[in-house]
Amino acid sequence: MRVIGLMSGTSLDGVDAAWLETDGEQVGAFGPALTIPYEPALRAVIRELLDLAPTLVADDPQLLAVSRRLTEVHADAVRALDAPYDLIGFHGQTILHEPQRRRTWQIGDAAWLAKTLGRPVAYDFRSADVAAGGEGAPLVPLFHSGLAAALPKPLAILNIGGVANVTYLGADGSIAACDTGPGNALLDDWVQQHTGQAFDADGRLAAEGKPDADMLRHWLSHSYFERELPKSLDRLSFHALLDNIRGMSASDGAATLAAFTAAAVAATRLPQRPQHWLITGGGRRNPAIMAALARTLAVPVNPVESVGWDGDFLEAQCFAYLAMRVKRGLPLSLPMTTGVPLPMQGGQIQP
Ligand SMILES: Nc1ncnc2c1ncn2[C@@H]1O[C@H](COP(=O)(O)OP(=O)(O)OP(=O)(O)O)[C@@H](O)[C@H]1O
Ligand SMILES: CC(=O)N[C@H]1[C@@H]2OC[C@@H](O2)[C@@H](O)[C@@H]1O[C@H](C)C(=O)O
Repeated sequence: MRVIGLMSGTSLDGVDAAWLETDGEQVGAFGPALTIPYEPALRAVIRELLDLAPTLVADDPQLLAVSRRLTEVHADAVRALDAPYDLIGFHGQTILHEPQRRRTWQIGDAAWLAKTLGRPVAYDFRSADVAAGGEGAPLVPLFHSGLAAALPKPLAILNIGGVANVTYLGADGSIAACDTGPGNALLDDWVQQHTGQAFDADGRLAAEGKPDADMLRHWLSHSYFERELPKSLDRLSFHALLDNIRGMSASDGAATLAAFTAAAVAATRLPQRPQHWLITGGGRRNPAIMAALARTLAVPVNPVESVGWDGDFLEAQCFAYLAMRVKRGLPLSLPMTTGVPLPMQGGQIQP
C-alpha cells in the first residue's frame, strides 16, 4: 500500500511527513517527504504542555486546542506532499512518557484528521505496549531491522532527535534497543536560553567551548546508565542536569552537553560491540556530537545517507511502516525492543 507517515518529534520543531510503499514487512519504495515547521507560538504552547502534562486531564480546553492546531499542521503536511495514498500513520506529539506508571501520552486528533483527509488513519501506537508493561518506546527497531536486512552485522542505528535511541542488530538476527540518553533536547534548551536560537547550528557554539570532564563523569553516574536494556526516557528526564551547569559559559555548556549525548551512547551496554554505527536524526548534523561519537565508539560512524537512507525522514517513514503493521495486526514491538512479555500488536485505526 501507499502510506504516509507523520511524526512530530520531541524536538518540537515541526511535522515530518514521508510517503512509503510497504506491506509492513518490506519497504517497497521511498517517496516524497517534507517538514512543516511549527510556528514559534505553537512550539511555545506545546513546550508549556510538556510541563503541565502530569496534572492535565484529557479534556482540558487548552490541551484540546493545541491538539487540534497541531493536527491541522499534519493535515497541511499531507496535502503538501501531493501524492496518492491509501493510509496514514499518525504518531502525534508526545507530551508525557512514564512507562513505569504505565502512562504514555501522544496528543493529536486522529478522528478529525481521518475525516478531513477522507482516508484511514492509524494512531495510538504506544499505549498497548505500555499497558502490557513495556516501555512503549522506541518503536523504530522493527523498521530499522526491515531496512537493514542486507547490511553487515552487528550494526547499530542511532537516532539523535530530542532524545537519542539506538537499535542494535546482531549477526545472529537478534535485535535490541533503548533510548540512550539525551539527544539534542537539553542542548536546544541551553542554546535557546543563552542565544535565543532554537539549536546550536552546525555545532558552532559547542566548537568554541570545552567539555567539562568532571561534570560528564558526574552525569554518567546517573542511575539510568546502570539499567539493563530495554529502557526509555521522557524528553524532560535529564532536564534537571541543566541546573548543574548554570554558571558555565554558553560555549562550555554547549560543548559539555554535546559530549554528554555521545558519552551516554558509549555508556549503553549493547549485547555485542557493533562493527559500524549509522546515525540518523537532526543530531547527525552537529559535528561536535559526531566527532565525539567517532572518538568514543572507535569504529566507523556514518550518517545513514551512507547506505542510501534519508536521516531527516526515517521516523516519519517508520510510522508509515508501522501503520501498515497496525492494519495487518503484525507486532509493533518485541520483548527485546520495549520489554513487552510477548511480541505486541498495537495501534488503532480511524474511522
Ligand atoms: N544543522 C544543524 N546543526 C546542529 N543541530 C541540528 C542541525 N539541524 C538539526 N539539528 C538538531 O536536530 C534537532 C531536530 O532533530 P530531529 O528532527 O531528528 O528531532 P525529533 O524527530 O523532533 O526528535 P525525536 O527523534 O526525539 O522524536 C534540532 O532540534 C537540532 O537540535
Ligand atoms: C515516547 C516517545 O515519543 N519517544 C520517542 C522519543 O524520541 C526519540 C526517542 O524518544 C524514541 O524512544 C521515541 O521515538 C522514536 C520514533 C521511536 O519510538 O522509535
